[in-house]
Amino acid sequence: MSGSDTANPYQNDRGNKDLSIGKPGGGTLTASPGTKHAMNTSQAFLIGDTMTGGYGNGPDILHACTIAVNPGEIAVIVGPNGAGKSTAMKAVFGMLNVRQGSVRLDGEDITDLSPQARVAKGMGFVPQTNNIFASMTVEENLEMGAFIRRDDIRATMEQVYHLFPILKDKRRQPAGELSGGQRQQVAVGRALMTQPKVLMLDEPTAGVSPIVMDELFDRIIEVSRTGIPILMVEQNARQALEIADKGYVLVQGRNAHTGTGKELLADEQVRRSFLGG
Ligand SMILES: Nc1ncnc2c1ncn2[C@@H]1O[C@H](COP(=O)(O)OP(=O)(O)OP(=O)(O)O)[C@@H](O)[C@H]1O
Repeated sequence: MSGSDTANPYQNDRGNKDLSIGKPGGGTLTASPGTKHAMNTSQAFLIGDTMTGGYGNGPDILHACTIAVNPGEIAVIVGPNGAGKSTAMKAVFGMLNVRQGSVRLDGEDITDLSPQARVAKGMGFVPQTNNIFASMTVEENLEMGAFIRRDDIRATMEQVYHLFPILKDKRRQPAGELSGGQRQQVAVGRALMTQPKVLMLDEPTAGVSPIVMDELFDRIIEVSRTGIPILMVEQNARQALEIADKGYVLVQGRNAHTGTGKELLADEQVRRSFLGG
């Protein structure tokens, strides 16, 4: 991957708008349309750099696997079942041992930090399942999301409602009564309540219909436009690559192909092997 970085290498070309939910790099993002991707991976805002490791004392699942994302970008991890996509995401979030390699956030080595400490550093993580409190209302879920904050959360909640208007309508309803796609919006909204510097989503569209998937991807693009870097694992590779600034195809815990979403969609080998021709 190579890039033509101009004014601000952290901005993408979708025309970011500043809702000040996340503050990558500690500052407020401003729009800088027309700027392309930041391609210098080693200096990425969030990077899992040549990670090797596995679960507990088990065998290595990841083999020198590198995943990175910059503010304003959507980076997507795709690949066959069991390729280690979720494992790579969990490694970046500190849920398993990285025996070799490192994880860095905004230039700081966080490899040895617990997931809780990473949340305090600005990582928002939305797991694939059990990501909401079903018996609590939508609004209570959002309040729970802000658990690490001691300041006034109302402005952030309004921003979340601005991004996900349906949640405002349903704010007094138990989250468990919502549709699958709406519950995923609650989960993403909950993560945004910490004002994360980076948002990580593990298969946000798992189990939803194609129409709901499109809607969720639209919402994820909206979040990205606020400047928050988004790293996500997706089963729906083709659709995910369509909205990806960066794509990582993993095979057996290794980086098999890396490029912009467009590059990967156009790559003959990627198409044949991973996208059904
Ligand atoms: N908690 C765990 N403990 C031990 N091994 C695990 C654990 N979770 C996953 N694995 C193993 O790690 C490998 C990669 O799994 P992972 O879930 O990361 O793949 P994936 O690419 O996300 O797959 P899928 O698309 O099917 O979700 C698999 O061999 C799996 O059995």
